[in-house]
This record gives sequence, structure tokens and C-alpha cells, in this order.
Amino acid sequence: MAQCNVRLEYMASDGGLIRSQTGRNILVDVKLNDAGEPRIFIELKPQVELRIGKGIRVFNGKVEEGMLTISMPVAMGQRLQILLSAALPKQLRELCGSLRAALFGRDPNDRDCSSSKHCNDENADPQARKRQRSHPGPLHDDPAAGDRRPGARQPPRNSGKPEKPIQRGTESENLTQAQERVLEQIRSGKNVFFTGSAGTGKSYLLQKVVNLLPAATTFICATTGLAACNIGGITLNQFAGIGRAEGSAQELLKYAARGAGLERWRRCKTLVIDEVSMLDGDLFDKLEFIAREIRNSVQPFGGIQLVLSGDFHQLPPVSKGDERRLFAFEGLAWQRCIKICIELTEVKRQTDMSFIRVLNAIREGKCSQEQLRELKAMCRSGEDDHADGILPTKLHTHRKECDHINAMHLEELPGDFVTFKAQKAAGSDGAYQSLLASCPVRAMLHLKVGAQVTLVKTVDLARGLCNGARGVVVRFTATLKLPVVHFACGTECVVERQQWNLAGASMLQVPLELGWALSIHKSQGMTLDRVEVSLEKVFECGQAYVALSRASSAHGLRLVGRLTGDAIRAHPKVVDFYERLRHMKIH
Ligand SMILES: Nc1ncnc2c1ncn2[C@@H]1O[C@H](COP(=O)(O)OP(=O)(O)OP(=O)(O)O)[C@@H](O)[C@H]1O
Repeated sequence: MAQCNVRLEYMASDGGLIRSQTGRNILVDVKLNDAGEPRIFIELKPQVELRIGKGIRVFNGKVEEGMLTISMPVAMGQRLQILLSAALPKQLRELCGSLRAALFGRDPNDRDCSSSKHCNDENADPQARKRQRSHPGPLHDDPAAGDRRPGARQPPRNSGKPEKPIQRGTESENLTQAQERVLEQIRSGKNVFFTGSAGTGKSYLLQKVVNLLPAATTFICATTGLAACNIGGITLNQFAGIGRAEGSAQELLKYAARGAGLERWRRCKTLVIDEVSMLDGDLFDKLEFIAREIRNSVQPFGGIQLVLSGDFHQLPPVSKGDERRLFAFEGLAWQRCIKICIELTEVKRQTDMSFIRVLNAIREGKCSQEQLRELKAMCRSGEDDHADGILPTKLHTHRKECDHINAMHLEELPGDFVTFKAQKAAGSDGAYQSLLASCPVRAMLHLKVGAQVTLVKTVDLARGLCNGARGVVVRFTATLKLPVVHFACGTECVVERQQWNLAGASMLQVPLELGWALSIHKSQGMTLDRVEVSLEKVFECGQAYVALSRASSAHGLRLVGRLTGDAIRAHPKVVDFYERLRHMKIH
């Protein structure tokens, strides 16, 4: 099995592209289907299952660079090119072994790839080779790193060749009307800010946006390392090449206009920034200045298309001491660049309308005493009575408190620890340390049978295995000692290591965190099945809202401690911003 970026290209008999589909961090495997026949399974949505038969060609010349191309006939003289990239070479070698085994009628689990007889690059179709070259290279999630590795794909330069048009089609499946509108505006090249309350599908939509835009000229960034890891991108500071962003705009320009940073600024056509609520307005202004200077352009943001996503009612920019940071919308760059704001209003995380109404009132800091009483009445109270042994996760304002609670509970469990050490796959020591610091998983994960765990990466949405899914470790597998987790949604499965990438570093680790307690900061973006919230220590606007809105239902939310209106605060500037936004009816 390989986890990689995937591009499927359906080609007409004359070599023209009919349609394509892309995805990042997708699982690709060769295994037997229910009828016992070997198939290639690609975990796109919907899943793609392909027959392995006559006419299949495998171009494995770039396996060591994390790329592999498979070409096969489909219907009516058409061919399908499967372009895999950003994979671990070991996984691709195994995939080639399984393919060869399948072609020769052996069990695809025989993954020996020592011979390259039938996985040979020599007779590669030149067109497929060309496309493989233009396909995202190893660790493409960090375009910044692409140019530093020996032999890595060079970014396309301004050759005058028109860029591949943005594809329509599969990306817009299952979207709400507002989500569709966002995609439409992005397709037409506009700068777009899309926002909405928790659970309205901003992250869901962002994934579609990422799949939609050409990988070579699109940079996927987030304001924090954690958020960047979650979307398979890089931090905004890494993109900009400005280190810790300390200094005046002129000083930052000097850093940005060097080496790989300069190359990224020049190459970038679309810049996606997630969790924009945590972007400091002053920094946004400086970046806009840098963009115009480096690109020698008077256009807003130097002509780069901006796609911003986030909810200003959630966590704000991190303050430095007493110095209050500006919201991004307070800066001049916002006025200059952002003309299209689209608010997603259809909540997808929860279905209970009265719970959604109370959450929305909390978001806007307008929760009446009556609504607070209503919330208390809706939520669970008293003892944990979950028959499956999965306890609610306690959300806390401070990470240290969570670490203490988790360590204590784990220690109390009987039995031996099983430890999972993160496996470094690529990157310098510095980049690897940054990845570890940003990643939602730890360098060392200690588990025991009975440990409460939270899944920290969406691995299979259809089976309820999303970021935040709660479960309990029921055993470890005999050979690899991987954890088998029973999840609150009813699924029980082996949790395998997943790949994490950031800024040129890559590692494999089991995507679990201890689940007795979790910091509110770390929970941002998650959907939690069972959660316990105490709002007594809340110190920041938006914190109470982030904590409460993680719950997928009021039934799965337990409120403890005193709940007063004081804990529920919305920042007046944010309230004003959203009022203006709605009043202006920009969209
Ligand atoms: N159009 C859609 N169709 C089906 N499910 C959706 C859709 N949009 C979002 N969802 C689902 O709704 C849930 C919440 O979505 P998501 O996490 O993207 O919301 P969000 O706006 O990013 O929330 P938050 O602000 O809390 O991070 C997820 O389980 C997601 O898969």
C-alpha cells in the first residue's frame, strides 16, 4: 500500500485529455477484491477500483523520487494514466511488487520487487514520462522543499506556455450551494475569503479547493504548524521565507527575496491560507508589500490570487505579552485584496437545530440566560454511562494540564506500555524537528490496552474515522503490534502509521493522541464524538465557542463546572466585521 498524491488522467485515443481527478495523501493498494480478483484500489471519493490486465504499463524510473506512473487501457480505445507522487519509495517498490505478482497470477500480497522486469521504465510512453515530470514531485506538499533536493522536479518557469486549465467536475460533488459558489469564484480567478461557523464545512471545502488548483503554482498554507499539517501544506511563514516574521516590512523583504523563498514568491499564482483568524493583520500587510515588491507589480498582493479560509469567531492571532495583535481584516491589505467574502451557513457537523441555534448565539456572544439553561438541559450530565467504555474527552485551556491528565490515566491502567516511535522518512534534522513540533502526533506515543484515544487525522470518512473520532485501544496486533481501536462510531480497526509532511520533512507515526484530555487549541478543526467541557478557565474570546462546537451532538457533550455568561465572549471587532459583511451583502 502507498500513501501519495494521485492524479488520474483519462486520455482519448488521440492522446487528448478527457478528464482528470486529483487527490492528496490518498491510499493506493493492490489487493484482491471480494471475488478474489487482483485490483488496484485508489481511495479517492468515490473509491476507484481498477482491473489489472493486458496492456497495463508501469513506469518505475522515478520510484526513488517517490513517483510512479501506471498506464492502462480502459473503454473504447481510451487509456488511464495513474500518476502517483510524494510517496515513500519503499511503499512504491512494494506496490510494484504487488502489481507484478498480480500480473503473473500470484497473490498480490507477495510484494517482492527485486526484479524490475515488468516494471520497466525503458519502454515508457514519452507522453506519460512528460506528465510524470510535471506531476507533483516527492513531498510535493512542501513545494518549498522541492527545489532543495537533488534531482527534484524543478518548478515550471514562465515559459509562455499556457497553464493547464482548472478542471471542473468531480470536485463539486456533494457540495452545498454556498460551497459551490466559493469554488466558482475561485475558478474564475477571484480573491476569495470563505468563512462560516464551526462545522459548516470550511475544511471539507478547502480539500476540494486544493484538489482543484494546479499543484505547481498553488501554495497551500496555514497560519499555524498544526493547521498546516492537517491540510498537508506549509506554514505561511515558511512559504514567505520570513522565519519568525520579526522585523519591519523592509527587513522581512530582505529575507523573503532570497533563495527558495524568492522562487516560491515568483512561482506562486494562488496562495491558500487556512485558519486566517489567527493571522496577524500587521503581518498580512507586510506580506502584501513583499508580494508587490518581489513580483514588481502594483496589483493587490502582486497579482497572486488569494484564497482565505477561517472563522474570526474562533481562535484569534496569538498575542505577544500585552500587545494585542490585529485581526487580518483590520489591515490595509484586506481592504485592498479581499472583495469576495462568502459565508457558509449550513452546519454539517451537527443536525440538531436547537443545539445549532444555541451554538450560533454563543459564537456571536449573544447567548441569553435562557439559552444557557437550554444548553445545560440538552447536554449530558452526571456519570459516564457509555456502554462501550469510551469516555468523553476533557477539553482544557492549557496543554500542560492535558498532558498531566493523560499521563496519569495511562499510568493507572494495568498492563505493559507499547511505544510507537515516529519514523523519519525525509528531511534535514531541523525540518524534522519543526515537523514534530507542529504535528498533531508525538515523537513517542505510549499506549496500553484500555487507553482512551483520539484519532488526529481523517483516514476514512465513510467509516466515521475522521479527525477527532474517539475510541479505546482494545488490543495490539500480533506481529506489528499496531493498536486495534474500537471507535465510538462502532468501527473497530487496526490503526496503521500515516505519513506527515511539513517543509521538506516527512515522517510516519500512528495517528492517535491520548484521549482523556485535549487542549482547546489542539481541538480546533476537530469533530469530537464525546466531549466534556469546563468553561471556568476560559481566558480568550472564541475559546468557549471552539470548545463547545467540537461536539457532534448535544448528546455527546457534557458540561461541568460553573457556566456563566462571562465565559462566552465574542470580540466586538469580530461581531462588527460580520455585521458589516452581512449588511454589505457582498455574497
Ligand atoms: N458538503 C458536505 N457534504 C457532506 N459532509 C460535509 C460537507 N461539508 C462538510 N461536511 C462534514 O461536516 C463536518 C464538519 O466539516 P468541517 O470540519 O469541514 O467544518 P469546518 O467549518 O472546517 O469546522 P471548524 O470551523 O470547526 O473547523 C465534517 O465531518 C465534514 O466531513
